[in-house]
Amino acid sequence: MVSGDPVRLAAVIRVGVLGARGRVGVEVCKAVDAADDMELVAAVDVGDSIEALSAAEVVVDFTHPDVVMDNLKWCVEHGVHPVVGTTGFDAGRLAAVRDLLAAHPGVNAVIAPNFGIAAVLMMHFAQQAARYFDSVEIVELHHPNKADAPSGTARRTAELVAEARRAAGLGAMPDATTSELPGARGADVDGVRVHGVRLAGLIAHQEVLLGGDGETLTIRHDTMSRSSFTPGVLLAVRRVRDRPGLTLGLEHLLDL
Ligand SMILES: NC(=O)C1=CN([C@@H]2O[C@H](COP(=O)(O)OP(=O)(O)OC[C@H]3O[C@@H](n4cnc5c(N)ncnc54)[C@H](OP(=O)(O)O)[C@@H]3O)[C@@H](O)[C@H]2O)C=CC1
Ligand SMILES: O=C(O)C1=N[C@H](C(=O)O)C[C@H](O)C1
Repeated sequence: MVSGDPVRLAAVIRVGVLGARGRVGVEVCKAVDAADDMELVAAVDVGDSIEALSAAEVVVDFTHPDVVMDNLKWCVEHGVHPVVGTTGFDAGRLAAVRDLLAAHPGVNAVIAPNFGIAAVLMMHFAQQAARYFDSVEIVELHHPNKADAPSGTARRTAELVAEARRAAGLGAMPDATTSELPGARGADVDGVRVHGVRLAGLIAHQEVLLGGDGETLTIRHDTMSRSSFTPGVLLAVRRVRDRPGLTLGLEHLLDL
């Protein structure tokens, strides 16, 4: 939203949204439109010209893992800071993004597998708890229209848990399975088992199960509305211009 005051106009961030007609993109457009310090200058989806984003300083991407790398490249090469919620980032993709940013100093990016504050806390608590338990497994549960499995959030949680276990000197988890129907034990992400559920009626949920001697701890997060992602997205839009290079994860903007 923009007022006619020239001082305020100078402070207003010009924002573009990619995936603007998608489930999350619609919510992001509404939130940007309602923010006093932002102007929605382009809302782009399939069939629209990406050139419309040239008017933006910051572009928010909630599209699809298959197209997000091309979108990112376009933004960085056009001097626009990307804020990316789209998932599908493995180590290879992240390295490519770092190389791209290194070749374009002055352009920064925020990529976060989850912009929900409670989801980020769930990941943080799981990382903190991981070193105290023999076993950790992750169950992510999502709506059946989700393109990727496991979820970006589950993948990142597994990496954080694995890092914490390594730092604590913990070895492999106990598991005597010798006979297995493929998939029955989930996907192995950095040594952590991740199980995916796709169920009508759900939005996005995750449980981190931790087990030790005679007790277990379950950390659960539930997304009830996609509007929950927008405060985190707006925070990243406000901060991306001042954070050189790649910021991976909203936790870095939350003083965690
Ligand atoms: N980081 C976070 O906090 C969150 C991340 N996500 C992630 O965000 C992504 C999008 O999720 P969701 O909104 O549910 O998905 P949707 O499929 O509802 O929305 C994606 C939108 O992007 C459009 N699109 C596809 N390709 C392009 C392109 N090249 N240019 C512009 N628009 C394009 C799609 O069009 P069409 O349908 O015609 O293909 C669709 O309208 C997923 O990767 C999801 O995992 C989701 C929620 C939170
Ligand atoms: O596709 C979704 O819906 C979501 N995607 C993100 C992910 O893969 O982690 C974030 C949240 O889980 C919703």
